[in-house]
Amino acid sequence: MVDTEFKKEQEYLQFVYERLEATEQTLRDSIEQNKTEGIAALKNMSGDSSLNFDSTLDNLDTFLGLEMKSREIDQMNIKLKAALALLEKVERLLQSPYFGKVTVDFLDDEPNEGFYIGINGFADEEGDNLIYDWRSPIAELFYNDTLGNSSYEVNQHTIDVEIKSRRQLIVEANRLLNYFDTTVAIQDDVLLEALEQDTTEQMKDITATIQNEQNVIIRDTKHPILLVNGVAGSGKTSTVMQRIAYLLYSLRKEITSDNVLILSPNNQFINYISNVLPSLGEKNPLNMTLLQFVGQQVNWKMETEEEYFSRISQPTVDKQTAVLRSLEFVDFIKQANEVVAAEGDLFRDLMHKGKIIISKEKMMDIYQTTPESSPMIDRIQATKSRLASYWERRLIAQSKTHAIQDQILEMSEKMQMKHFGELITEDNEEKVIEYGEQLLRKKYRGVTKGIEQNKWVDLTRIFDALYLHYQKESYVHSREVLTVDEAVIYLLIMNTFVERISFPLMRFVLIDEVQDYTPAQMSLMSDLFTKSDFTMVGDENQAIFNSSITFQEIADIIENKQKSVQRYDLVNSYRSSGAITKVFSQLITANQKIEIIPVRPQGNEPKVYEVSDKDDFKGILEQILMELDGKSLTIITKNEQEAEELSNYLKENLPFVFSIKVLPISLSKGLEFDNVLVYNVSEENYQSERDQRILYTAVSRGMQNLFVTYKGNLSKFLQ
Ligand SMILES: Nc1ncnc2c1ncn2[C@@H]1O[C@H](COP(=O)(O)OP(=O)(O)OP(=O)(O)O)[C@@H](O)[C@H]1O
Repeated sequence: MVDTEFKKEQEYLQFVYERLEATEQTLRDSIEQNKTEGIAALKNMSGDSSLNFDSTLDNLDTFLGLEMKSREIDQMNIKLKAALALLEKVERLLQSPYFGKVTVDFLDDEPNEGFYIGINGFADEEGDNLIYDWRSPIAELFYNDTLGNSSYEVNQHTIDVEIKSRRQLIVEANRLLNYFDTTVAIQDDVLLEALEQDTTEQMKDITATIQNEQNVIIRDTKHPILLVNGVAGSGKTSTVMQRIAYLLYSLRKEITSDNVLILSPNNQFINYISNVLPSLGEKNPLNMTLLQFVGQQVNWKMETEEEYFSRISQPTVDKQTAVLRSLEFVDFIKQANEVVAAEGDLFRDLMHKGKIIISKEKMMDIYQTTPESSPMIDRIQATKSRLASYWERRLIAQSKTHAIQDQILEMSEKMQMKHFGELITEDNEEKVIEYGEQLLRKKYRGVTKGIEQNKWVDLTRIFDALYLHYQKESYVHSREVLTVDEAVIYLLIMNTFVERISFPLMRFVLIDEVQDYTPAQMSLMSDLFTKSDFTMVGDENQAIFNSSITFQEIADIIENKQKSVQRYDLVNSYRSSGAITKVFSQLITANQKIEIIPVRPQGNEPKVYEVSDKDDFKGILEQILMELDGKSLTIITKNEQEAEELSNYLKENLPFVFSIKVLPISLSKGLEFDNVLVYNVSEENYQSERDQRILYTAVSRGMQNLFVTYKGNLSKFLQ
């Protein structure tokens, strides 16, 4: 029996596809024409016989002509850019024009209307909207999981409707492969098919199968601060990426990707997610790690990412670092005006070639002229502007001295060219003073910059004074490079006592793996990005480092600033097979009450192997590789050292096997792999609650097959 609906849908698809093709052709033609015209205009301009520079009047005419031509070319460029952007969209749609359709009754006398939803919107040459962007207001109805009465919002107006049907369509170019009418949520078949696809090196978008609980987060523009606690594989990262695309679309008149900052856990992760937004037709925003962000602000040499991860992977934290990370110390700093004010030695000499140019005593004199009752930051800022004027006066005065004037007049032509880029032609006094000033400004630009960049404030001394006061013992600076924890305190000191650091252009800050932040880091973020909306996602059960924060602590830090936090929980798990999900569900430490709901089918049961020695392990590995039949296997170890040892062993003993990758847990966080082997889950390796979270994180990286090996006794967590 021929499904008439199928036929109708196929015909409509064909119609839309032809429109897309026609538009593609028109765009290509117009781009081609534009290019030809552009080249002709340029040629015309350079070979123009009317170009005449003979006299001033001719020059003016010529420039006017050139100006008009260049405006013409600008216009052409604008048109060309718009056409290219549109062409890009159309080409994306030609691969799969749409994936959804929602049929709506507007509760008026008009017939029901069907809306097709795709990765971009598309209107044909007559201006008819044939496809609606998944982020457009009407598309919201497609992602809601109720049929019947519903509503959506356009420009703050609520439109009541009745949803008559919701259909998912699997479309490849102009071929309809299948369609499903859905009654509740989005049809599982389509979702399952999407989930069954093998992993790739890079994360993919989830536009066609966004689930309702994720959609709510993606489209929440009412609450400035979102905090999402989601179990492993619940789509937190995917939701963040879709949310960015949504914000860039719905606020396109107000923001661009330059107004968005993503803070990612590590560099590998930045690469992993780097394709999602471009595949949705959006530019990637600034995406960096906290280490990079902090490093950029302090302008000091920082520890490397490797050193950082090795440090936060240690079982314990030294006492000093623990203090730097604590909210108590941060709160103490913010109220320590008196402590800093009482510190006699706040400044550092500004030097040039080993000579003191502005002494700290001079700075102290200036500082003493500022009102004692003002907060420290105001006094320092007042000192700064007085210091800058003092320096300015000194430069000018010095340029008038005989010594400088003689120096200018005695300069060889070579030196004149070097310093001024021209020869001194006038040697009247005024001109010589001008050259002198120029010379001095250049010579002492380090000092001028030093004033601007607050290098004259002795942050280390303030740091030490605050630490001593709080902890009643001295801070020992042990390394040449700064740790992230130290840098965070320096920035807090800077922002509290020296100069406010702010990023007014950043409208949205999105933080992934937020459970790995320390209270001090979280507090710093909320101090620096006062004007930004935050979206923070994480999983308390994946707090595997010695730096971590609970979601309650995050909420407290933000709510202390009279801001409210909208919290969401995600409990459906999309990544792992049912069998793997069952294993990591039992490893939950936080939120004991959470029940993780697997979305994928049960799949293969995990396999656990006891291993007596390395050779035995090698044998088991060979057996697993045979079973996987050429598919890749990722071995996850508890730490970097174990990963390195194992890598070296494999290089020597299985030199021609290229389908195995070894990663420590710290670097596999956030990523996913088809087949995972969790290495050495022995009793002695996995004992503490943190070990339990490490195991939860490692197991939950697996999508299809899970293997576990251990030596001696199996850890109690897996028994
Ligand atoms: N609605 C969805 N449709 C299709 N695939 C989805 C959906 N939601 C999540 N996924 C898939 O599930 C997997 C896990 O998603 P993601 O990495 O975003 O989860 P996460 O919560 O950040 O995971 P984790 O915290 O464990 O690293 C990915 O392969 C993603 O594509």
